[in-house]
Amino acid sequence: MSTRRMRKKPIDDAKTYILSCTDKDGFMPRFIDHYKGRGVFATHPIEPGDFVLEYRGKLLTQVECKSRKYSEIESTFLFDFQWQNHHLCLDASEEDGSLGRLVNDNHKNPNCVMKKIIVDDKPHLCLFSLKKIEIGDEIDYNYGDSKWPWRSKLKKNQAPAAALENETSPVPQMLNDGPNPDQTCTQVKGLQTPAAALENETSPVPQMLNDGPNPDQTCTQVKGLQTPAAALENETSPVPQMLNDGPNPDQTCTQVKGLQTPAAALENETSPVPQMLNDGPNPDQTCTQVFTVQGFSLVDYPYSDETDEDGMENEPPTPHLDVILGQNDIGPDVSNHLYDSDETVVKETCDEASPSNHSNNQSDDELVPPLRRTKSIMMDRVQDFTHSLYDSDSPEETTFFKPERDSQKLRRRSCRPEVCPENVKTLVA
Ligand SMILES: C[S@@+](CC[C@H](N)C(=O)[O-])C[C@H]1O[C@@H](n2cnc3c(N)ncnc32)[C@H](O)[C@@H]1O
Repeated sequence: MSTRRMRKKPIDDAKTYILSCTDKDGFMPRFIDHYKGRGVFATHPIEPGDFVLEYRGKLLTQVECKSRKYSEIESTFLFDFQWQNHHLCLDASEEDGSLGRLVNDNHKNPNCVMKKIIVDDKPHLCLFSLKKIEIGDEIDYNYGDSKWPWRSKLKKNQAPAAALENETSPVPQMLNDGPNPDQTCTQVKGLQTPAAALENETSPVPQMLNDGPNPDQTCTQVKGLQTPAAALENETSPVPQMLNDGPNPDQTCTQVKGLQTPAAALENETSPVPQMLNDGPNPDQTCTQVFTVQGFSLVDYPYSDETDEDGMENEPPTPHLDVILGQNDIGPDVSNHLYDSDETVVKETCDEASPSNHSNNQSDDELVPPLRRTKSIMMDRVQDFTHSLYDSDSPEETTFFKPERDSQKLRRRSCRPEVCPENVKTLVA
């Protein structure tokens, strides 16, 4: 009799973490260099198709994004995507300790793909592995816009850090030695991001960043470290007092509304926006992920970590990862077996009623990214696992996820109080 343990379905795995607003074990943040900033590394092996991390943040409409000002750095943590013909934005600009927001871009050979997962009538962006990921590997995915500055051509005087990144593994030594509970526990928050370079290449950098990676710093639950934006805005306070505060679930899952990003303004000011998103808290917004910009790479993006082998500067913007799934430049095409739709719908099983009521009716055309050149991560097209989902390496254990489309008219709400604000309105009339 087989003693092999049944593997949890990735979609169920994702759902578990989405609902708990927590990150999965097996990953750790790590400062890589001053250009790339932090990254997320695997401390446990990851199988192809596995759920990896959610990109949690505040789910906003473009109108809301427009009403909020972001620094250059903050704007790099804004993740634009479409859902039900609405242009939405996941604002992960807050250093909330979540890991998904720290996952870096790899447009050539990413090991993960971002997928849109619908849980309890709310869209969530989750990373799933495209291939086997070993301990020490950096988690990455294709941001989708080929015009990201760090993809630009390297200069002759490439910075040492960037050069090192190109030639050697960015994986910290500790990762090569295997998982360390002390290291996996934490997340460095608020470190400066490369985007700062866009604002001011000579902007001050937190001392800790200039000193290079420090395991103690990286593996300590640190919050509120000054970001490049913060440095620029307030040079007299390099380290916020909150720095030593521990993780605060409330912050991670706290809802913030009214944010607005430059990207949103650029995208489509007249795009339809779910009413509920404009008018108040939305369960969907509560536990979504924000793309906070790190400040390390205060960078001179010409010192990119990626060479311009493919003439990126002269290429038109590439579609987001989801659009190019199936192409050869993203590694083994595991995706074809995993992703065959735009959304994965997971209905929450709690018995509370949801205020949202909608159907998933996005067409492929509607998911084509606008290919804007902004600092926001754009995910206008994200796939899902609607039709089939890898679940096990054993045929008899393989299951298929079937979205409960028939039950989407049910009005449910999350079990989590924080995502069930009373003033939530119906997303789709
Ligand atoms: C969502 S954040 C990712 C986490 C970020 N590295 C940090 O330390 O906060 C996106 C920012 O990370 C940096 N970044 C992401 N991928 C990169 C890459 N491949 N090379 C250099 N910088 C990258 C850029 O500054 C980008 O604006």
